[in-house]
Amino acid sequence: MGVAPEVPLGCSGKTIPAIGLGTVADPRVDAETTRAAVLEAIKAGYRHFDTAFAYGSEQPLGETIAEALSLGLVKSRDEFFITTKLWCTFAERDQIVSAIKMSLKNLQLDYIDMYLIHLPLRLTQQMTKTPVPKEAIKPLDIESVWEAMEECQNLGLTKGIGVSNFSCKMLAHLLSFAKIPPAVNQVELNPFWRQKKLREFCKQKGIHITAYSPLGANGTRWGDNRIVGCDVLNEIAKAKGKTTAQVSLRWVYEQGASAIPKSFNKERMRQNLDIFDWCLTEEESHKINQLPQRKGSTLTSIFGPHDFLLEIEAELEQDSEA
Ligand SMILES: NC(=O)C1=CN([C@@H]2O[C@H](COP(=O)(O)OP(=O)(O)OC[C@H]3O[C@@H](n4cnc5c(N)ncnc54)[C@H](OP(=O)(O)O)[C@@H]3O)[C@@H](O)[C@H]2O)C=CC1
Ligand SMILES: O=C[C@H](O)[C@@H](O)[C@@H](O)[C@H](O)C(=O)O
Repeated sequence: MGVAPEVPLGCSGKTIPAIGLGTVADPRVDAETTRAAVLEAIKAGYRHFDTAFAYGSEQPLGETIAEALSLGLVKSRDEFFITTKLWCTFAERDQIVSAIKMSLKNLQLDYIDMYLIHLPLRLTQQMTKTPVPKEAIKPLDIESVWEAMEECQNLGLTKGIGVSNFSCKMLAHLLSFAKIPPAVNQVELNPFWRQKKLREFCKQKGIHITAYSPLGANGTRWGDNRIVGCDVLNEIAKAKGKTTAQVSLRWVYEQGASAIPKSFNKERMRQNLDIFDWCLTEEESHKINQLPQRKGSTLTSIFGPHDFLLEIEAELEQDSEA
């Protein structure tokens, strides 16, 4: 099967593997389970891994990368593309360089490939339980936060910087002062949450989109079977001798985005990589574009129904309007 093809990272001349492995398991799993899944993924041809400080998967991922290099499964660190994310409790100018250094230590790496601001908000206290009290959620001081993200890249701690869960409006503001423009916006993107406006905006501005929950996060608290159980997608899959998950991932790939499906199952992780030697017809794409829009994960479901989060959500929802 081989490794996934690379897709361009905006107009930077750099690239990102079209498929990566998501590493959030829900319910959470122990480190050994994550290590075993990552090792299996490396053997299957995955080179792009998505993690975050908040997931608790940086450490087992780092240990497995080290193991794969020492076993000679992968020749050099440069063959990997590792994304990790700045958690909201560290989203302040003077905490960011130490936060990335903490992630580098967890990952046993001396650079990250893509460092993202996880969410467009700051938390003033560690998240010990959810929902989080309203007073703990603050807006980001994006100008000073981005300056520190740029510093991370200038120091060589990361090759690229970007954001996650940012709206067109937030991106436009960021672009108005950024010395280094964001290379990536990682957002929910799948046949049921097509992000038409955001995709057009990002294309125009040279910002690459990475799709999270590309399979609708089936089986997790924030997802459901709207994709894997969708009749329209099932019919397309049957006609092509593929699975519904593969049709969904192929659709994402045909939008120019990379995707980071999570599977810790050997057969399904292989299946998710096997989307590159066939394509959707115009009619099939048209059918997908008619599916009703429904977002999976929301900020209020994680942090609580606070007004500030409802405002962010309303802004994000506009970006997926047809
Ligand atoms: N930036 C952000 O705010 C967010 C980022 N993410 C990132 O994106 C990654 C992926 O998104 P996620 O929300 O996990 O959801 P996905 O859409 O990737 O769905 C994952 C679920 O689908 C199942 N699955 C995987 N492959 C198949 C298949 N071929 N057929 C049927 N079921 C399948 C998995 O189970 P199994 O393992 O048993 O195969 C798992 O339960 C995360 O792991 C994380 O790294 C996710 C949410 C938010
Ligand atoms: O603790 C909170 C969680 O990390 C949550 O914010 C993330 O898991 C998010 O849904 C994601 O997967 O990126």
